[in-house]
Amino acid sequence: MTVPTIKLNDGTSIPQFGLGVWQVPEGETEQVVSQALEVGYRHIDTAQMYQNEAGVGAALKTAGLAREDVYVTTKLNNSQHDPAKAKASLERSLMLLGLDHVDLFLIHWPLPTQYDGTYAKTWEALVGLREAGLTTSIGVSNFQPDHLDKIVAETGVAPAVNQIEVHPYFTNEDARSATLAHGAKVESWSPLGQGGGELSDPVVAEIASAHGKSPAQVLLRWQIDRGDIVFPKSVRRERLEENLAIFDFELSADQITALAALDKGESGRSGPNPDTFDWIPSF
Ligand SMILES: NC(=O)C1=CN([C@@H]2O[C@H](COP(=O)(O)OP(=O)(O)OC[C@H]3O[C@@H](n4cnc5c(N)ncnc54)[C@H](OP(=O)(O)O)[C@@H]3O)[C@@H](O)[C@H]2O)C=CC1
Ligand SMILES: O=C(O)C(=O)[C@@H](O)[C@H](O)C(=O)CO
Repeated sequence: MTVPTIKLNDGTSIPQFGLGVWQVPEGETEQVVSQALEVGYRHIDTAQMYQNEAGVGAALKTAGLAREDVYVTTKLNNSQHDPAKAKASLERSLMLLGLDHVDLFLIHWPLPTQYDGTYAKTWEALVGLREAGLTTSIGVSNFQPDHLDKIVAETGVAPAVNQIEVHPYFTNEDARSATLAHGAKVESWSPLGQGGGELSDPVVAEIASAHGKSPAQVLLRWQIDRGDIVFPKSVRRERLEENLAIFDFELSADQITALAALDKGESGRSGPNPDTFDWIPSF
């Protein structure tokens, strides 16, 4: 199974498919990530907020893959926005991951109502971390169009990616278009709608049946065919295999349109709204 790579605006490449580990308990993360690496995954999306970077690191160590053969992303915790804290927080992530650099480091949330709305200062700090070689690429997550405009206007540096919620019930088209307009790639979080209603939607089921595929495979293939990057989460080996087995079929243009037409707007969101999300963890 060959996973395509996507070229980023900084000249590097990212595997278009990987494993997300939000809500994988730290005690299970080594085993889950090890299974994924055995099955053929080569891209892991974690975050300081997930508190499971050490488990990811343990799995990477056991697998013993060449560093250049695995792509690792982590994200700046909401409590670490202060530019003075960003470097130390990434160094701690590297220690937990057992790496000397990550491939991609993201601002997890813009928090426009916190820190006097100074997420552009945080972005400037990430530019410095890339220059210092602690991360190969930098990007953002949950940035709305005006957040993207602000960081680019204030620093002249566009992110390589914007990781945002996207699935057929919430296509998030404004944020997706703004991301692409800045030359950044879209990473789609919760591509399976967090295991919710889309998996039993009749439109998804009909397309799945036409291809002899599962609803989950159709939801993931929709993202791939639109050129976005995905990393569904599963703790089960059979689902890790199922989710990876999406590179032997393609959706038609009509099927892509039919899935996008399932969009419910704001009511289709499964996570928080980035304009108002203001959670600062105690860690
Ligand atoms: N930047 C951000 O703010 C955010 C980033 N993310 C990232 O995106 C990743 C994926 O999103 P996430 O929210 O985890 O949700 P997903 O959309 O990936 O859905 C995960 C859920 O679907 C179930 N599932 C997985 N595969 C299948 C399948 N083939 N058939 C049926 N059910 C399945 C899983 O259960 P089980 O594990 O039991 O198989 C789990 O309950 C995260 O892990 C994280 O890396 C997510 C949210 C926010
Ligand atoms: O999973 C992530 O990356 C998140 O940021 C979410 O957990 C988010 O913090 C959330 O859904 C809180 O309820």
